[in-house]
Order: sequence, then C-alpha cells, then structure tokens
Amino acid sequence: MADAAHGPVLALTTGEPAGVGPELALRLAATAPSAARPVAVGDPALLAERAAMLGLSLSLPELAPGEPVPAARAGVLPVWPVALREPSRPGVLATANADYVLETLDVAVGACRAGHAAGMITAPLHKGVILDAGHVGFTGHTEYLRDACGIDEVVMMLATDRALHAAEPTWRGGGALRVALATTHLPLRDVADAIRAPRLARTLRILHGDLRRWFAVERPRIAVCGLNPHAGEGGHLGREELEVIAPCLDALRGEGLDLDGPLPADTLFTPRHLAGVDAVLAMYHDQGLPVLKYAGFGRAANITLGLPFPRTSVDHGTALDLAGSGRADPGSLAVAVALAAEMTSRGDLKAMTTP
Ligand SMILES: NC(=O)C1=CN([C@@H]2O[C@H](COP(=O)(O)OP(=O)(O)OC[C@H]3O[C@@H](n4cnc5c(N)ncnc54)[C@H](O)[C@@H]3O)[C@@H](O)[C@H]2O)C=CC1
Ligand SMILES: NCC(=O)COP(=O)(O)O
Repeated sequence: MADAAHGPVLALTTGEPAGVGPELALRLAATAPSAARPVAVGDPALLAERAAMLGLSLSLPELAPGEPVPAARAGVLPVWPVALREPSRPGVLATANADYVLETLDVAVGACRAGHAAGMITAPLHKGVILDAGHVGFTGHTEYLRDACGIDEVVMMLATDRALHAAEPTWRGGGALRVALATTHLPLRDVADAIRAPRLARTLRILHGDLRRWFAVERPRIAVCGLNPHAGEGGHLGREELEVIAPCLDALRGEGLDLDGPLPADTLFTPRHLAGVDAVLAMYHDQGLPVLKYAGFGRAANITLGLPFPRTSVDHGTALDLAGSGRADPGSLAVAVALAAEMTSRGDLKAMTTP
C-alpha cells in the first residue's frame, strides 16, 4: 500500500450519489496529478455517467482492494466498486441509496484496516437521507468511523490549508486556523448538558496527542473556548466555565498539556489571541466552524482525530443545488487528498500519542 515512488493508496469514498461528491472526485482525477494514489469507492456506472454529463474523458479501471494500484495519472481514476441500490439523479435524494453510501464507508474502513489503503478521504454524504432511511442515531462520518473502528472517542477538527503543514508555522495570519470541536452534531439545546469533564478531558488529550502525531507539533498550545458569552462573565452568564471547563483544564495542565482558557470565544478568534496557538477547541459546531469557513472555505479540510488511520474530508456538504452542474469547487477535496497523503508519511510519529 505504501510505495515511496508512487505515494500511498488512499480510499476516496464518493459520498452521496445525488450530491457533488462523485463529480468532484472525477474532476480532481481528470486534472490533478496526485502525490498519492486515490482509489474512488463507489458505483462505476454512476461515475461514468457523471463524467459524461460533465464532458470529462476519464478511464475508470475497476480493481478489488488489495490488487496493485498503479501510479496516479491525470485522466485515470481507479475504482473499488460498490453498487448503487437504485439509479441516482443529481440533486435528487433517495433513501434507497443510504445503504450504498454506508457500504462505501465500510469498504474504505476495511481497506484501511487490512492495510490495502493507508488512509481514507470522504466526499460529503447527506445525514438527513441516511436518517430518513432508518439509520437511527446516524450523525455523520466522524461517529460512524469511530464505531466502525471500535473506539470510544474521536475528535472533529477542521484546518485551513495554511495551517495544515507542520513545517509551516501556524498562525502566520492570512487565515491559518485549526478548530476542533468538543461536541459535534447536537441540537443546540443539548450542548450545555454534553459539556462534561471526563469527555472534555478525553477530547483534549486526543487533540494534543494527534497534533503531535499527525501534524508534528511538538508541544501543542491549545486555546479553549468558553461555552457562554464572555466565558460566563464570572458565573453571571452561565456556570459551565467555573464548574466544568476550568477545573478540567487545570487537571490536564497537571498532566503537561499547554492549555489557555476558558476564553471568551468572540475575542479568542482574533489574530492577537491566536498568536502562538496551534489549535482552538470550540465547545460546539457553530461556535467554531463559521470562523473556520470564513477563514478558508474551499481550501480547508476536516480531519477525524483519534482514528488508527488518517481520515480527511471536505469542508462542505453535498451541495445538492450544484450537483451535476460542474460548478462546485473541488478545492477542498484537493486539500483533503493532499493532507491525507501527508499524514500517512508521518507514521513514524505514531508513538507520540500521549502527552
Ligand atoms: N463531510 C460531510 O460529509 C459533510 C456533509 N454535510 C451534509 O451536507 C448536507 C447539506 O448541508 P448544507 O448545510 O446545505 O451545506 P453545503 O455545504 O452542502 O451547502 C452550503 C452552501 O455552500 C455551497 N457549496 C457547498 N460545497 C460547495 C463547493 N464545493 N463549491 C461551491 N459551493 C459549495 C452550496 O452550494 C450551498 O450554497 C447536509 O446533509 C449535511 O449534513 C455537511 C458538511 C460536511
Ligand atoms: N460540519 C462538518 C460535518 O458535518 C462533517 O461531518 P462528518 O460527516 O465528517 O462527521
């Protein structure tokens, strides 16, 4: 799977078939020579149909996981086939294909775990249609991959391209940002109850360990947001900072983690406060991700920390409104592929997962 001359084999799941995932994978393969060997996981007929729809001339050789994957060439996209459950039209969701989407993830995870791929990249899926199909409790790739790997905790982190590379110091300005989340896909009314010290501590240990492991940040400095406005205003605007977050951070500082916070989120996300910080931990999805997307939408990637192999993804969703049009920007997928390739080269840092 690892081949110094041709780069690592990476499973690239093509996501919701009615969304932009299939066409972004095709457009990337049509134009960009890759440092890795991405293999699309999806329906070959669907990919051929979308390629024709977009006027792309591509060869889509079908392989089985474990078969040799040739060096990447512009215009060639090898495919590990998974069959659609019913034909798919751009922009039109079908619950029948929810199992297809999940099967692509299972194939990619199986390939990573068997050593046929060094990591995986995921094009966007549609959480709503998977739930509508009856997969109760499905909240996204992040938790699905956690469960598929039989581990207790993972962490979602998004990073702009300027903050991806360890060799390049972080926070040089110009939109370099890494934002991890203490909670992911929860209704806002449930967020405060989910901020509990044991889970927060596990999240911060994973973030600290994986910044070292995958990003070669030797001594990560992490800024932690408060939950409430003004980080609770001394308890007058909420007590989570005083009762949960601050004591948890104190305990982790005793373990050697370099943590700043809890800080008011509005001023934390300013250049002066971000100087010297390697990652921000936001308490919830829409506290951290709008800032990240403002800084770098289209050139950022989503990374699942805590998995036994690299998994990266795009910074956007299925964009059903653009599917089939050829107008969706493949920039984030390109960043996700490049990052996954780079992460696989950091295997020697795997031991550095605990503080
Ligand atoms: N990694 C993943 O699997 C992700 C999946 N989603 C899922 O996607 C579905 C749709 O979510 P939305 O909130 O509507 O977000 P979305 O990202 O699909 O769309 C929001 C807006 O951004 C635009 N946009 C998205 N990707 C673009 C691209 N590559 N180039 C240009 N414009 C682009 C869309 O046209 C739309 O106007 C939901 O089911 C959500 O859960 C959302 C984020 C990540
Ligand atoms: N907003 C980020 C997002 O929805 C990504 O979720 P996941 O499918 O990567 O877990």
